[in-house]
Amino acid sequence: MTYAALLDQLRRESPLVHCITNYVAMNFAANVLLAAGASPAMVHAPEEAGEFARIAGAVTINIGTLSSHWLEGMRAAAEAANESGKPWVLDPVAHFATTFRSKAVEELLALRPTVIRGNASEIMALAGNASSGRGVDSGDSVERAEASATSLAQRTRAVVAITGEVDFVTDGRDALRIAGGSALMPKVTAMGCALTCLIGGFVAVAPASPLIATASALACFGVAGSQAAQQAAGPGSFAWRFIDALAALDGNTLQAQVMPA
Ligand SMILES: Nc1ncnc2c1ncn2[C@@H]1O[C@H](COP(=O)(O)OP(=O)(O)OP(=O)(O)O)[C@@H](O)[C@H]1O
Ligand SMILES: Cc1ncsc1CCO
Ligand SMILES: [Mg+2]
Repeated sequence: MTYAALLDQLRRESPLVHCITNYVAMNFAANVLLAAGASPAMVHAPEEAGEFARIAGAVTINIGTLSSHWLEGMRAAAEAANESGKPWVLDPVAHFATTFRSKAVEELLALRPTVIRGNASEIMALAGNASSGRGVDSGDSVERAEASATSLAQRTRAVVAITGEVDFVTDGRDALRIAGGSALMPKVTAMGCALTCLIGGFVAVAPASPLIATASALACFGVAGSQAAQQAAGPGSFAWRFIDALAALDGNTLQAQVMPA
């Protein structure tokens, strides 16, 4: 299965991706999924999140703007995904910052996510190691967090992705690095959150290959990010150029971004 074939499949099948993401990311993430070829739905109410998860191809859960009410919706969606055999992706935004967040993430981890995606500080803290994260931004390098990702993947049996200058993804045994992107990406809010939603799109079409599916989403961001940066005057024009680049992405460019770690 090539990365190009997976992108083709995503565009052909346009999977319904049930996203529970934060208020900051909702609009951008939905546009990223549409540009890539998937069909996003932002649904978080506890009254309907479980029911919706059952009709989606995958669920993504991001705790960026958490409240008790939202957490109830997240629980319902993750449980329904598990019961109906759907993959789900966890984005533990700034989970180390408060007791409420860390307890919520502990609870969600117990529901066995298929993929966990975070920045280096988030993944180091999730593996129980010291990190220099402050709020939603990373204070650590991806390289420093790689061992944490491997131990977290082995403990949770999830695929774990760390994003940053060069991304790292592992299932606890095999590991890949994904190059590309741009230094403008951490200057645009919710880039990582949107990527988590796109991972949901890829695992929806390849639920049996979460490592390759996750690497495909990371490679899409790597290529579209490098292309958008070539013409961007700053973070504002980068953001819309990035959406355009994703929509025009040539699947044959993805393979060159990925190397074995
Ligand atoms: N310095 C960099 N150079 C190239 N690409 C980068 C750089 N920093 C981040 N990226 C890319 O930006 C995307 C988002 O990753 P990042 O680690 O910034 O997420 P995040 O911190 O969770 O973001 P957010 O919480 O704002 O959504 C990924 O595709 C990553 O590869
Ligand atoms: C800025 C911000 N605050 C909570 S979530 C979020 C989006 C980036 O993670
Ligand atoms: Mg983040």
